[in-house]
Amino acid sequence: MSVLFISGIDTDIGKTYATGMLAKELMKQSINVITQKLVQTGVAINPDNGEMNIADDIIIHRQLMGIALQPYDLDFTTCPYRYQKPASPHLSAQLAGHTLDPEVITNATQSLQVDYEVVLLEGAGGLLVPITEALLTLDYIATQGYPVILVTSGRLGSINHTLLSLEAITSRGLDVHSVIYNHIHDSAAQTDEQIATSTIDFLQNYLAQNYPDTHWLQLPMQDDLYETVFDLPTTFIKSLKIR
Ligand SMILES: Nc1ncnc2c1ncn2[C@@H]1O[C@H](COP(=O)(O)OP(=O)(O)OP(=O)(O)O)[C@@H](O)[C@H]1O
Ligand SMILES: C[C@H](N)[C@H](N)CCCCCC(=O)O
Ligand SMILES: [Mg+2]
Repeated sequence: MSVLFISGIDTDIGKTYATGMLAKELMKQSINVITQKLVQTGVAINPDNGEMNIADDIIIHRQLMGIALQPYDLDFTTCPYRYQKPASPHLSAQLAGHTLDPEVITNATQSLQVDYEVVLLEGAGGLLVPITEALLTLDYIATQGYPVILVTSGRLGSINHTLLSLEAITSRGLDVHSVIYNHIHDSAAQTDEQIATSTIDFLQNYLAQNYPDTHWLQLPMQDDLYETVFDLPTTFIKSLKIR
């Protein structure tokens, strides 16, 4: 059924948190949802068997969803490609002497779609991160036609990165399904509260004028992984067209 691609304006912007919390909220609405990670870098090797561990982001998704690791996690369907070096996937794969085959990812997504109503597929870094020497993340999304959920924040520089990302998505003929504003950088210690508030206002107005069908969501800081509420409008649920 539905696949939504979760990207962001950069690495460390909160895609994993947004993906896990979104999945948790969809579960609350009785929607059968699973998350997937396009490719994970920075993965440790299991000393017991010498194999790459399950992707870190998948483990955090499950913690945020409040569920155990699933059979599709244990057999690595939710993240077939995992590499040790915490770098761009094209470099991490190259250092591992490996070439990522996008078809393997597509087949994994299709397997998940058989058993789940919604697949939330999280990217690595931002939209133009190369997953091979020849293929950018956005190239892959465009071949699949997935709607994109873009995660941003109030960090100084975010307005420019958000608008560039929106233009890139649109230029490939893809839908900007949602923009999720993550409150992680709002505090005075991270940025400047006035800048964060102004960024929210600017982005909301920009979307209303230029992307009227795009959902605007706000992700609070998660002090307690299992308790925080992330409200989804009913229009968001309807857009999934699953029932
Ligand atoms: N809403 C939030 N509440 C609390 N902590 C957060 C929140 N969003 C992000 N963080 C913190 O910021 C860090 C980076 O966030 P996250 O791992 O979600 O980034 P990412 O965009 O998924 O990065 P990557 O490109 O590596 O997948 C996390 O380790 C987490 O500690
Ligand atoms: C290791 C890190 N946390 C991410 N998963 C990978 C980020 C790749 C960014 C590449 C780039 O934009 O230069
Ligand atoms: Mg992540």
